[in-house]
Amino acid sequence: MGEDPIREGLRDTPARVARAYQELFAGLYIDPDSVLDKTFDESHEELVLVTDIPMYSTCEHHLLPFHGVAHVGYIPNAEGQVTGLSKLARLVDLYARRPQVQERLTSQVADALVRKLNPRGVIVVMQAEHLCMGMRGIKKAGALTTTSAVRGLMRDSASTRAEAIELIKAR
Ligand SMILES: Nc1nc2c(ncn2[C@@H]2O[C@H](COP(=O)(O)OP(=O)(O)OP(=O)(O)O)[C@@H](O)[C@H]2O)c(=O)[nH]1
Ligand SMILES: [Zn+2]
Repeated sequence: MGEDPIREGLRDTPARVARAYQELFAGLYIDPDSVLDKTFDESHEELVLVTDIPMYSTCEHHLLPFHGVAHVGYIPNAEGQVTGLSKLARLVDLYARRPQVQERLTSQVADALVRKLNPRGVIVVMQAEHLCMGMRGIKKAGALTTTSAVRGLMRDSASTRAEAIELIKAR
């Protein structure tokens, strides 16, 4: 860069960056699935959907942020096994705190729900802006990337999926 690395403003920057990365990548050292260890039976067999979960992650190619929202929904199993709503947001957070690509982040959240809740269906939709496409490179600030991952009934039943997508659009 041609900067003076020992000038006052930069002297502590390596340590600051290290601390910031420890925080941004903390999801590498915590098992994200552990947030779903606690479940309860609520005999609720219909859709549970949390929309507009703020999501901040870091693109693994440029180590620049991508951020936006996640919508996470699932249909509990016949026993009505559910998890706390906050746990869905925690799951997004922990998988986001890794060097990521949006497609993998979306699938990892969906697959964790399948593993831990054994639900009848799962839908995860994420919409994000990638700063590596905004502040550099192609410089298309505001371009949004949408990814989805559907499992079980959400994949097999077009009407179930359509209902969930309608609710996400109507929020
Ligand atoms: N599919 C996918 N691509 C991503 C994601 N985040 C960043 N990318 C892309 O990863 C690609 C890396 O491409 P490279 O050609 O290796 O890197 P680059 O020369 O910096 O590419 P440009 O960004 O086009 O300047 C770029 O096209 C990025 O837009 C993501 O979450 N998913
Ligand atoms: Zn990038």
